[in-house]
Amino acid sequence: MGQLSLFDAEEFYEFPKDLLEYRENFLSSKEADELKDILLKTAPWEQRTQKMYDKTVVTPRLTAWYGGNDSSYDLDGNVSGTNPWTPELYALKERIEKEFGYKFNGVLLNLYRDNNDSVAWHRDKESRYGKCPVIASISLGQTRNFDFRKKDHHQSKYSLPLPHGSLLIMKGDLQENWEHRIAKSIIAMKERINLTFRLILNR
Ligand SMILES: O=C(O)CCC(=O)C(=O)O
Ligand SMILES: [Fe+2]
Repeated sequence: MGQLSLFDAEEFYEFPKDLLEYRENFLSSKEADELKDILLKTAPWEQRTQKMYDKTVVTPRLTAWYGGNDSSYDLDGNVSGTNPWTPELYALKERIEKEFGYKFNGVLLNLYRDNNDSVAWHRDKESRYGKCPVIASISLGQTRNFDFRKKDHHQSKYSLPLPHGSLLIMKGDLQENWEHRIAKSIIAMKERINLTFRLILNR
């Protein structure tokens, strides 16, 4: 009999695929091109600051929040201005809602300007999202890898590339057990926009 070990290095958790829904060509390349151009030109992109322990650091990407009066987004403890829905974003929200049967009342936009922009390991887990939030994520522009790792077992990982026009829905208890990120890259990259449609619960 082999030695008993509390931490068996060979054991990995398989990523539970029922926590995701994925549609590679949700938007046609023409629709995705047009939306990317409009958003690059017209979204009120801001670079926010973020508290990291006792330091304040600049977020390595640009963001913008759109939504109805029933959603107010408070990013990193700063009350953020909510931009009213534009016709394009509202139409996209309705299209996702109709096709998949979920409800959203706001969308967070991230702009990764190049390979040095990123979002660090995190979970979208806050009381204003409710218990098992559904988040619909549309990617435009540069394909970047979306990485997952198990919160309490970092060796268990899963990664998928998110190309132009793709839709990924995160659901179930994903935000409870798995963290996600967009890593920086040493390879030069063009810009990527990501839209995450969310449902903010009224307090
Ligand atoms: O850019 C992405 O694909 C994900 C962004 C993200 O995780 C977030 O905004 O919470
Ligand atoms: Fe996230």
